[in-house]
Amino acid sequence: MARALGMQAEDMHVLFEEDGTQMMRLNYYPPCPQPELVMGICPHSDPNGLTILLQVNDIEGLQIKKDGAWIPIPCIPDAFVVNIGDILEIVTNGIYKSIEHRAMVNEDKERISIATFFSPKLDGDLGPAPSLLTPQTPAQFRRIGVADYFKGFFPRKLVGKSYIHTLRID
Ligand SMILES: O=C(O)CCC(=O)C(=O)O
Ligand SMILES: [Fe+2]
Repeated sequence: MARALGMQAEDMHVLFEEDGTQMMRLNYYPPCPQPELVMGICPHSDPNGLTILLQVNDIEGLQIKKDGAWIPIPCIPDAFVVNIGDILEIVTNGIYKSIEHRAMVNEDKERISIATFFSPKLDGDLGPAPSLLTPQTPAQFRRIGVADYFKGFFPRKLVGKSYIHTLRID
């Protein structure tokens, strides 16, 4: 990814290579007789760098927002879904965009997904990669300590891409 963007590899290594953090979430969505009234997970972008997601039992439910419309992501057996999170949007200075997504529930079947989230180590800081910044492409996000970044995220409600907007330089 760093090579594709013309980024110095070091700017990516400091984020994920040593002592990065990995979190895992197991999502269980019970069946719901009125699925149109319920949201499994509200629209959000993941706050971390990269997400790898397994739709475990082949029940559809994940949707991504593309050009303002919700697009269902089909289940491909044993395939992972890889999502860009907010930290990669910040590090790539907005070149890669984190994806807004949500999960719906099924009328008569339970749904299970496992998400693994990769993030930088908590005692570092994050911001746009220095090697991507030029006078023509100035920083779009302010720098912040990784621990403070997550402290700011976790008390919030999941509302689309609202958190990353708080770090934007106008
Ligand atoms: O269940 C899914 O497909 C999505 C889960 C998700 O977005 C998350 O755990 O952050
Ligand atoms: Fe998510």
